[in-house]
Amino acid sequence: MTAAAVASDDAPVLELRGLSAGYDDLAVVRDIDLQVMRGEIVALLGANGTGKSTTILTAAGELPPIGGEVRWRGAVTTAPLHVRARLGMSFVPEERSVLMGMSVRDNLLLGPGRIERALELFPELRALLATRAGLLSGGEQQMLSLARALAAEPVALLLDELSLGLAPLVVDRLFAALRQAADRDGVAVLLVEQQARRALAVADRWYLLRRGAVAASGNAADGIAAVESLYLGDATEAGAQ
Ligand SMILES: Nc1ncnc2c1ncn2[C@@H]1O[C@H](COP(=O)(O)OP(=O)(O)OP(=O)(O)O)[C@@H](O)[C@H]1O
Repeated sequence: MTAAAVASDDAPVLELRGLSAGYDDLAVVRDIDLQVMRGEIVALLGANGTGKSTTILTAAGELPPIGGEVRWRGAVTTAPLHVRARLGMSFVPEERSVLMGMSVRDNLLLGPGRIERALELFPELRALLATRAGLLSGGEQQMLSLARALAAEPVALLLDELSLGLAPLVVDRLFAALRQAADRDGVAVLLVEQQARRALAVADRWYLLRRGAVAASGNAADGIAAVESLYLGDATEAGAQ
C-alpha cells in the first residue's frame, strides 16, 4: 500500500515521533515529537547548532532517521525527498536553491508548478523573467525559490532559514505569502528560523530546540516573551549576541 493510499485528512500532514537524527550514526537530535497540521505554520526555533537543520533535513527525506519515525499524512515514510515531492512535500533548503546561470523564467519552467501560478503569487518576478537568477538580489532569489515551491501547490512546505541575511521588509513579504498559502490553500508549513520574534509573528505554533531536544513548545499567541527568554538564554550559551 502506498503512503498516498493510506493518507488521512485527520492526521497531521507531517509528524515526527521520537525522532533521532544525525550523521554517521551519531545522533545530534534526539526523541523529537513534532506535528504540523493542514493550514498551520509551525516554527522550529533554537540557537546555532541545536539541530534545526538536521531535523528538517530528516523530515524532508534528505537524511535517514537514526531512530523514531517520520509520518506523512498518517503513515510512516522512509521515502527519499524526490518521492515525497511527488506526494506533495516541497522543501526549500538553507542554501539558495535557484539555478544561478539560468533566467528567472527557466527556473520557473523547470519547477513542478505552472509559471502563471508563480507569477500570480509573486507579480514582482514578472519584470525579472529574462534576468539571470545569479544577478538577482538575495531577497529576489528567495522569492523565486518560494514562488517555485508554492506554484507546485504543495500539501506541505518545509523551509530552512528562508529569512537568512534578508532585509526585514523582504522577510515580511515572504512570510505574508506563507500565511496566505496556509490560510487560503491549507498548506502545512514547517519553518526553521533563528529570528524567533519574526517567526512568531507569522507562526501558529512553535517548538524550541535546545541541545538537540525539544525544550519547550506552545502557541505563538501565548508567549513571545517566554520563547525569547528561553531563546536568548540559548543564544548566550552559544556565545551569540
Ligand atoms: N554534515 C554534517 N556532518 C556532521 N555533523 C554535522 C553536519 N551538519 C551539521 N552537523 C552538526 O550537527 C549539529 C546540529 O547542526 P544543525 O545544522 O542541525 O543545527 P542548526 O540548529 O540548524 O544550526 P544553525 O542555526 O547554525 O544552522 C551541529 O553540532 C553541527 O556541527
